[in-house]
Amino acid sequence: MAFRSRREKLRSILSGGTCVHPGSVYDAISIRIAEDLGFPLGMFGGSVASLAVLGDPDVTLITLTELAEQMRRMSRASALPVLVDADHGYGNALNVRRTVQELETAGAAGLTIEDTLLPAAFGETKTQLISVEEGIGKMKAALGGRSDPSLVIMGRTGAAAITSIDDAIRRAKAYEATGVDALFFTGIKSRAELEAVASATRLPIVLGGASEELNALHHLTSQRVRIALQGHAPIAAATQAVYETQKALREGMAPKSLEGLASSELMARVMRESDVKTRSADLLGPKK
Ligand SMILES: O=C([O-])CC(=O)C(=O)O
Ligand SMILES: [Mg+2]
Repeated sequence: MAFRSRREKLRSILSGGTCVHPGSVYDAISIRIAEDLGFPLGMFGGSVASLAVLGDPDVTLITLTELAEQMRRMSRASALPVLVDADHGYGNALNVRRTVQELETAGAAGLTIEDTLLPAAFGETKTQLISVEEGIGKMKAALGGRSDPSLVIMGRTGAAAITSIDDAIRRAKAYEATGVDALFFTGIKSRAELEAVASATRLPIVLGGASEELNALHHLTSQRVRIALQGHAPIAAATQAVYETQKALREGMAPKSLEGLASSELMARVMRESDVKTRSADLLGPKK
């Protein structure tokens, strides 16, 4: 299986003894940069997928086909293992199975399925959760949808910030019992909440959402957190850089006076230009 070694790397992070930060990745360029900088994995968030593909906020407008195609582009560009935020699995439990099939063939190393009611329901101003029974069905569907057993399936809940920490624990225990590989929590804000969740469960933990109180790697490690997200700053930095550059050009600055551009060395590395040159020499013949 072409993607097995990526999945095994993600598994070794989950079964290892330390907590790591993923690189936030969303396209072929960002994943290659994350790989070159030595990140052990990439996180492909639903929010950055929506932004990179559609220019939209994270309100479930992106389709599964678009998400999977963006994952495929990243898999082609880099061998870095990627954890994909597969939201609610793009529908009910039957859709979850299809989502897993598509993301597996697109080369994801792992994916999260969450128990949020998506897209937002009519008349609701607050985020809602589906029932734990429906959540269990989605986890089972995800596990049954894999053809490669090394693909990592994570059960995810945001209950800590929507209902209560006790509900987050109840849901996490129910998802753990289905056989998922790890638990992904958003909305956990304090050390006490994390400790309550960690002591009630046994699987490796992934934490989404950066909270000030939860940034000490040794504490996260001691609570079985193996991956801690740090938000999605790179796409915000890229947006600012494009804004500044276009603004300067629009205001009449000469291209050679622009600041903050990637050097030709960095551009060549991102494009894997030396590999392309080698292949050109091998396949297209020497320059006359
Ligand atoms: O998974 C993440 O990176 C956090 C999240 O839900 C998103 O960005 O859509
Ligand atoms: Mg998301």
